[in-house]
Amino acid sequence: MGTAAGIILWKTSVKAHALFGIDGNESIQKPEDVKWEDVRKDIVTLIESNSDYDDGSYGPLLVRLAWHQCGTYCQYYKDGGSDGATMRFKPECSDDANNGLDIARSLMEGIRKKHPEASYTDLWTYAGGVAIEEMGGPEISWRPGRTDSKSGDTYPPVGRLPDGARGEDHIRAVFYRLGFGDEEIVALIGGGHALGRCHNERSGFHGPWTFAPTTFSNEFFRLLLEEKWNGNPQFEDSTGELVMLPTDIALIQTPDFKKFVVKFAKDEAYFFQVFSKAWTELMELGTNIK
Ligand code: HEM
Repeated sequence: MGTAAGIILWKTSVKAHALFGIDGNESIQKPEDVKWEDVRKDIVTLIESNSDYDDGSYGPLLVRLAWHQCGTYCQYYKDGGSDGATMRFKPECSDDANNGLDIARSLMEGIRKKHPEASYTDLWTYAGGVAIEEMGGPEISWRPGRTDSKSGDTYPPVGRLPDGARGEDHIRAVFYRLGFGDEEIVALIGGGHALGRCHNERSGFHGPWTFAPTTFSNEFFRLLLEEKWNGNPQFEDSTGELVMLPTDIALIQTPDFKKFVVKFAKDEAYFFQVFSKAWTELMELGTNIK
């Protein structure tokens, strides 16, 4: 194609590549130029953009995306974690633990197109915190400065995210590897699972943990203590509508965890404080922000 039209087409595609990259792999990242207040507005609009999706909010899905991006960190090998947004690439994007997060990543692609000066990893972690705040959670302190990796760069091995069908030892192995102690473990799991629901086709579990899955609260802890949970691996309450995973049940089977479940159920303000601090730490694992 040696025509003028051909040259224009070629130019357009080069421009598109330079801006958005192929496979979302390349990027213009100028963190100093990002207008985070504008990004925030776009994320809030996105969260509420589809009343037909699940419980009418993309918030819980965005929280899970941010957590799974950071939850691969290893403090012993000093790899994985928040930097990189490596879940855009194989094998991480096809890890079973990340089933369903393709939806979140493609929703965030729309935000990235509007704000190409931001890294994917800053956008994903920021969106998780905005979602928590928008759903009534604590104020989240968040700083930009993460960088994206390119396809082919080192990525963390798959298999580092927790498996809901397991128990106490597994929880400790995963969260100690991230650098968290028992109180933070209980806060993070119970805060995350106050939100959203399980989807059979994604994890083999189904249903929400609370009756208000788009509200961030200490309800998970209250229900865990007050309801009678039957079943295995899917535990259900007396109505059969609510779910707990074996890892959730382990929080009341293990005295060192249970004491924090009791504390958080009684004192929501204290729970918000512990969760918020642990979430910010989680979002900065594996970065040079500190
Ligand atoms: C032992 C640790 C954990 C295990 C085993 C676990 C496991 C799971 C599983 C199996 C699901 C259902 C996925 C689906 O079917 O769609 C899920 C959903 C979810 N998890 Fe966790 N999780 C853990 C910790 C966390 C933490 C620390 C957070 C955040 C602080 C979190 C936030 C969420 C959210 C928000 C959802 C709902 C997503 C949606 O509604 O689409 N989880 N988790």
